[in-house]
Amino acid sequence: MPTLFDPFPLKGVTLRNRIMVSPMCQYSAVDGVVDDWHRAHVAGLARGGAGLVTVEATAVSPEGRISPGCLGLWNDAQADALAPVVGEIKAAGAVAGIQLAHAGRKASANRPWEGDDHIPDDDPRGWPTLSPSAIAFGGGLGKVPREMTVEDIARVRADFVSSAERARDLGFEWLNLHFAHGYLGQSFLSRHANRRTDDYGGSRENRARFLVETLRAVRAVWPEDRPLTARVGVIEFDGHDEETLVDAIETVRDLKADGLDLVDVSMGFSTVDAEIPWGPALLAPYAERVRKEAELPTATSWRIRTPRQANDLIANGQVDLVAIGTALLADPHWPYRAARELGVEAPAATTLPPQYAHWLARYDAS
Ligand SMILES: NC(=O)C1=CN(Cc2ccccc2)CCC1
Repeated sequence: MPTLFDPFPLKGVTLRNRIMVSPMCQYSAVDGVVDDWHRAHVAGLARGGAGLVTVEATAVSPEGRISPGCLGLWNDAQADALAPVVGEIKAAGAVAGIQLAHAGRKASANRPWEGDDHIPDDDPRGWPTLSPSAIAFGGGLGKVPREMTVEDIARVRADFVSSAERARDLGFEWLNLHFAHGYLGQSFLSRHANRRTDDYGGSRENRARFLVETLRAVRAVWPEDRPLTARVGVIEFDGHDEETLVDAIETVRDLKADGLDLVDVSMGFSTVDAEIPWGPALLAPYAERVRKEAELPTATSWRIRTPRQANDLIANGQVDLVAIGTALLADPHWPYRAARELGVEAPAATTLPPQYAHWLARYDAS
């Protein structure tokens, strides 16, 4: 069985190991343009040894940002500024990925450490939000969104395509469409947010339509030999888990039929009433089930912190990749530490650049 440090080939791309840097919002951009913060942040993570580095949720339009500080890829200035970031990831030996997103009814919000709540309507920093139905998420995100017209839906789908074309032309090799965490894609799939009575609401097929149409449109411009993936919330912990899982697995199967190469399993976060059973690798059983029933390579995240935990998920065949988030914020060299702890041969040379590896191999040998 594979281990955490086995390579992972998918389409024309091979990850040097099964560790994916989870896309983590930094809320540090001006007008969606990467800055010194992002260049140092991403390079630091890429130099830690992960196989895949996924740039944070990058909005396909201004109103698709979570906060005014989020990255965007809706114009060429944003694309130009991202070019060095792609270069740093590749120079470090990792595959360069990016997550494309639209925040839907959770958009127009303050940074998590500055309230994590909707910007007041009279505050010029904010903007009107969009969603499948005019239903607010609730809690600090109580702003009622405008119900999208079919013209809005077509425009946002086209925005995903334009951003995917820019990501392609920048040399990103791995695309992750953000269909989770209560953002727009998830909101179409979820009955908590989608009460439409047209072709985009009601039945599971109708609620999945935006996701399927967007994936199809992006697949048409995304090179066949580069992985096209999606992060999908498969469970809400709202008392209807089995129904949500069945809907999600059927949707993943539909997306697979239209060219999805891997599913990145996460949570829906569509309702404030969720009771999430926080615990080590809490999503692993659900990710394993999606992997089996959709018959598709699978990644998952959430509370994967120790090398042993991560390696077991891979070695037990539960998932193909582990997405590491906060453990990498705590230690950007987590992959190196994992290689050492798991007894991988030449842990420094297989994870770190020579500037670090040369000395660690000599003075930090286990
Ligand atoms: N862009 C994303 O997918 C984000 C996910 N988050 C994880 C999270 C979600 C819900 C509750 C806690 C943490 C934080 C905000 C940005």
